[in-house]
Amino acid sequence: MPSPKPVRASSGRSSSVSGVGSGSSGRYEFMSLTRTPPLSPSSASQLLQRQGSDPTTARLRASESPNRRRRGSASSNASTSSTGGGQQLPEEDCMHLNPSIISVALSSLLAVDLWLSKRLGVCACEEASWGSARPLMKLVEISGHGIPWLIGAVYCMYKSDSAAGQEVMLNLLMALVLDLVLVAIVKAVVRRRRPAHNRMDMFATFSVDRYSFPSGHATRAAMCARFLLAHLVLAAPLRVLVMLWAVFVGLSRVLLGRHNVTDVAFGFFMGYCQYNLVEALWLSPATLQSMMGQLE
Ligand SMILES: CC(C)=CCC/C(C)=C/COP(=O)(O)O
Repeated sequence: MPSPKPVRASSGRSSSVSGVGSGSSGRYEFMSLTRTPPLSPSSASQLLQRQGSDPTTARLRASESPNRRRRGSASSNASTSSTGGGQQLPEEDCMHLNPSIISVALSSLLAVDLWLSKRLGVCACEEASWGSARPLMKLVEISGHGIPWLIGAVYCMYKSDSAAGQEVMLNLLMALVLDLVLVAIVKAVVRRRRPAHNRMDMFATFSVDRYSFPSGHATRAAMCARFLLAHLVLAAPLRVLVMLWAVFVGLSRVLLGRHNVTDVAFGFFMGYCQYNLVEALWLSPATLQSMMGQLE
């Protein structure tokens, strides 16, 4: 923790800025913001931008009272703008207030997500509180895995003796491949690591599956459930079963410690939307015939 050195007119600001970056005591940085002499608009803007991007300083700014912030800002005499009450606020404060609120809200959501996911990971290993249910959860995991679904769709397409059945199975196959590609892209872009309590003992994975956002099982479960409900004539109890299966696949990802809650929630949302894409890209017999014709 840095000692509260007296802040010199010229060097005080620069020491505070480097302190923010180096993660030293939050209190020291906070005080230096209100005590330092006037800033040029460009250096003030740079400082505020750094604060917006740094979670620790963003929290400090959020906890700072508005009056104190205004007092400190007014004394700085930096570039100002009028507010409704006639009070002068630096323009930089106005511009960066919203982003810092959003980043505080996001950090809070992520903190709750991590905490909840850790608490719900009760089957993450055999020694965990519901460790004995792990084999059952792994069965649920396999039921939502890509390989059984791909094999099942190819088998049903091959066995189907009606053109309509073949068309549905071909489109299911296309949907499954589309899902694998889209999930891989999002995982590769977001690169969120799997929870620390996860054991990486999953069967048949791609390299992007070391990332957890979104849950591929959740996207597949939501998309396939919608697909089955729309294209298979099922009795009401079976329809309920399909929906329960999808929910259970998603829940099992968190219980197994494979994912955080937000990975699964977004996975459900993405899978639900993916089905709309499948409908839009639906391969009809006419499209298939023309594709076959082009191949010949
Ligand atoms: C090898 C094939 C065809 C699919 C991989 C399926 C898989 C392992 C996805 C990862 O799911 P989560 O993101 O839910 O862990």
